[in-house]
Amino acid sequence: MSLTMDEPTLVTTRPLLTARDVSKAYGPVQALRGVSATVYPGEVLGIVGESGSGKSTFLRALNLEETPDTGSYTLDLPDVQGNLFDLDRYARRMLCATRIGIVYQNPHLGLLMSHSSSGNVAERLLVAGERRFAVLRDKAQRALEASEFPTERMDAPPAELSGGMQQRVQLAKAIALEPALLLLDEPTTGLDVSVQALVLDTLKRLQQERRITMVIVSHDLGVIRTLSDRVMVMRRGEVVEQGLADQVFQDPQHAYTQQLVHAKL
Ligand SMILES: Nc1ncnc2c1ncn2[C@@H]1O[C@H](COP(=O)(O)OP(=O)(O)OP(=O)(O)O)[C@@H](O)[C@H]1O
Repeated sequence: MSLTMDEPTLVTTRPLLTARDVSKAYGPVQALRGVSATVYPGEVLGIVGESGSGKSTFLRALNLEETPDTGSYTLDLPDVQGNLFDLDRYARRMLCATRIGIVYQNPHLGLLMSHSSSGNVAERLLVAGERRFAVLRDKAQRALEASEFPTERMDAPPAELSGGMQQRVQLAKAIALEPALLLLDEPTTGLDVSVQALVLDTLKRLQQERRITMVIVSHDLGVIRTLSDRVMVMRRGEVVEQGLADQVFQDPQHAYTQQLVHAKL
């Protein structure tokens, strides 16, 4: 008997990322209320929700920039054990530098605006211990090429580049060490629609070619729909719905998701 394409396949792999019951308050504001998420290797999880729903706080927690009040976070990687929220500052920094890449909406958060673009990418490699100049330059160039950045501009500082190009430099920096997990926080918000489409194309191509595990946050359903395999809908710090992207968009169950989807149509 041969398997047909439509036959369901058993998920035998373990999740790469498991976050459980993550809560975080800023004074009286409860930004996250018991958020849990699971992401399998090679999968893209999209997190959508209105402004203030806690998306970015959750992503910052996954990037170990934020210590939640409660909850656990594990990555199924060799040499990485236990609840990552319990790691000390040094261990967090090393883990983020070598295993996790992030692209922020605001390039000032991810880049040194007056250093060269290639220098920004090389900095990530330096933190991971690479010291040979030729190797640094070569690897930086390859990461910039993979991000479809025009390499004749690799010596230009991000301050002199367009918003779309700055996001490509952030992306090159994030993927330079082939991270196990790529986090994207509103990576195309604020860009012109045509530039946004080009950056999304690059992200999609990279994901398809390299099967990078990604978590992407956006308030834009179109962006989430373009990239995600699974979707998590957040409202007021809680997950109100999650499921396969097609399912959630075609047949939203929660009234809030229905409102979001219909507002977009
Ligand atoms: N550093 C902080 N200090 C105080 N309050 C914060 C901080 N970061 C986030 N908040 C609050 O936590 C809540 C969730 O914010 P968060 O930025 O995670 O939401 P979001 O869904 O990403 O929205 P946006 O797209 O507007 O950033 C908001 O009420 C926000 O004001």
